[in-house]
Amino acid sequence: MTDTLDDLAVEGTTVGVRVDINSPISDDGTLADDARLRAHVDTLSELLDRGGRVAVLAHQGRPGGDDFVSLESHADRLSELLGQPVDYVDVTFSSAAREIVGDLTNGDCVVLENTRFYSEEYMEFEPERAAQTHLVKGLAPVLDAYVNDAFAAAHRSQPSLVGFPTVLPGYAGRVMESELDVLGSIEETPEPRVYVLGGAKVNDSIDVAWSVLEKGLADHVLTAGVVGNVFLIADGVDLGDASSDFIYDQGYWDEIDRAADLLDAYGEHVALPRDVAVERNGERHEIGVNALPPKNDEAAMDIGSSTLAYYERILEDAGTVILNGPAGVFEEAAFEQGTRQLYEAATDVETSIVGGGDTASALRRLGVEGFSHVSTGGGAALRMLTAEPLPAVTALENGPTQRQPADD
Ligand SMILES: Nc1ncnc2c1ncn2[C@@H]1O[C@H](COP(=O)(O)OP(=O)(O)OP(=O)(O)O)[C@@H](O)[C@H]1O
Ligand SMILES: O=C(O)[C@H](O)COP(=O)(O)O
Repeated sequence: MTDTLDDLAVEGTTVGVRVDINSPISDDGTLADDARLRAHVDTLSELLDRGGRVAVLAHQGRPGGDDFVSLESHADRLSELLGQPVDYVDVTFSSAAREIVGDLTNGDCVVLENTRFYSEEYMEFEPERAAQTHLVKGLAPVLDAYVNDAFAAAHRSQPSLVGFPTVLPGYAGRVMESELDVLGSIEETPEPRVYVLGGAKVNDSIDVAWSVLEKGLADHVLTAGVVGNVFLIADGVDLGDASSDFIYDQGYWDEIDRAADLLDAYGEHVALPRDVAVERNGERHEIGVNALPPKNDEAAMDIGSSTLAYYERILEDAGTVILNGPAGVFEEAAFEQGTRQLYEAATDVETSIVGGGDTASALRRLGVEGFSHVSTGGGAALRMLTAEPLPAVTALENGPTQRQPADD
């Protein structure tokens, strides 16, 4: 168990708060979507209202990417969301950063620069080694405590996530706490339990399917999206060149064998699409998987209506449904039906849990709501659903194992 904000005497304490505000970025380099910032408002406002001095730590993008930008516009938006001034500084652990953090007074909030502007932050370390990085050694001396609210990044063993709690008392923020509560007790959710695996990250989905079937966590795995297409091919369906080339180009060709092995081992628990939607004359056209023409060259872009009816029947009897990834190319109006209808049906299940950051924003756009829990995490949620430990959570649970390193 990790300590939470309930265990922290906040007033007058300088707290480094790691959040995950990694967000879509517009062409002008500023924030395009504030969903991830809004998620952290409760944690940050609680700390500020309780008289904390808050230094926000976060990453944005990956080196080399178009979204690898500074956190200046994030700080501006946080200021609006928190209803108080939030300073931004273009440094993270230098003497200038230490001076600014050291000068904070009760209720002040500052956003430090994108942690990944420093090369060590984009590497993965054991916690003890992470505690020796420049970021942790530079900043820890001016912090009294560390709060990790960045559930969505908790599967990374990076210095800002595992180094600080190794040298400072660490606490889970409110987002982290609620994610761990829900995703950490999957075994206790009502049965039968159904996992819906869609989207395009075929290897991750097959890992999840293997793991939940082996552990007896899943009664049914429903496949959709590119994942469903891979299972159809593994089952001997000739989906045609367009779908096959897509899978090959994404580097998932070898996953077909893994899907076939899974069908051999657990086939009776795995549901495959019965029909797919393709584009014909500019419109949605549905075809049964047994009625696909030879030399078919139309890509399977969504699950069809009889698959939806079949999956809805399974969901009617479910106690819990866990969904990850869209059922089709929901970005195109003709192919959003599978995702919209399947996720809508899932909201009627007693416990419905959605993992996958991009899926969550797609659902908001489609106006589908009413789930028991929508995770802020993509990779982190998937990892928890396979009951694998998250390095950042383990580091919090272990607590400080080292004395705070002296600064260079
Ligand atoms: N049949 C299909 N053919 C091609 N692309 C598909 C198909 N079905 C779904 N997709 C694509 O899958 C993408 C989303 O998949 P992904 O696995 O990244 O889900 P996600 O919810 O974004 O996960 P995460 O939040 O973990 O990143 C969408 O862009 C969608 O267009
Ligand atoms: O968006 C995410 O999934 C997290 O912020 C982690 O980002 P990363 O995959 O670049 O480490």
